[in-house]
Amino acid sequence: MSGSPPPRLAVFDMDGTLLDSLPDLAASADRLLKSYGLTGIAPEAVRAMIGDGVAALVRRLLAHAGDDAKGIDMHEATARYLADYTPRAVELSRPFPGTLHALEQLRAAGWRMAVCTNKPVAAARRIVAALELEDWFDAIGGGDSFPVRKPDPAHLLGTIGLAGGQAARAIMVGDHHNDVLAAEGAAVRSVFARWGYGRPEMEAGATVGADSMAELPHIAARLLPP
Ligand SMILES: O=C(O)COP(=O)(O)O
Ligand SMILES: [Mg+2]
Repeated sequence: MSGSPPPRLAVFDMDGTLLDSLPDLAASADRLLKSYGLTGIAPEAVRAMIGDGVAALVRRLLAHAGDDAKGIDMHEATARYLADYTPRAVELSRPFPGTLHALEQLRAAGWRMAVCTNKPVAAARRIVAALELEDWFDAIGGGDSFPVRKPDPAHLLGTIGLAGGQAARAIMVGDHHNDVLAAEGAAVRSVFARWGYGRPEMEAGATVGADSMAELPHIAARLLPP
């Protein structure tokens, strides 16, 4: 009895990989600073602050504001950011070009899909629902779904487990060194999303890099043949 191998699983990071979320993240960042009477911030400055979750983003925003932000409570600011961002997370954000087509092609080839994001899972679920993408993903592992988050491999392994997959039959697609490191630690093949918000040097350690979503089905098939 040989039995067929378990289905292949493609795990996607969200911000900067599936979703061009910078416009909404940056709009909330700008509103947060202004709500404290601080100078606002442009999207390009926010781009490099994304990838380590909301608390890290808020900490970087307050550091960016310098001495004027001294005395602002981090916990209160993070709660304020989330209260603003969560209901408005898809006002401007859209999947990157070619995303839906890539998901269709992967599914047609028998792949399952999941999301592994450092965003709080409530925000991630809301975004997936608002974009009517629920049917594509077997699991969503958020930044608060497990005791640890990316770059800790347990976040990726936990998400793979939720989706009913296996590390040896999974790939991780992400735009940040947190994604690459989590995949490396979990012994999962990885695709660095060059279209996202990471810097080129973050690709080091990835199995392969991709320039666009359109390349993904082909790359995935090469990394993990059926
Ligand atoms: O919220 C963040 O900072 C990063 O989210 P991501 O893991 O989906 O890129
Ligand atoms: Mg990302």
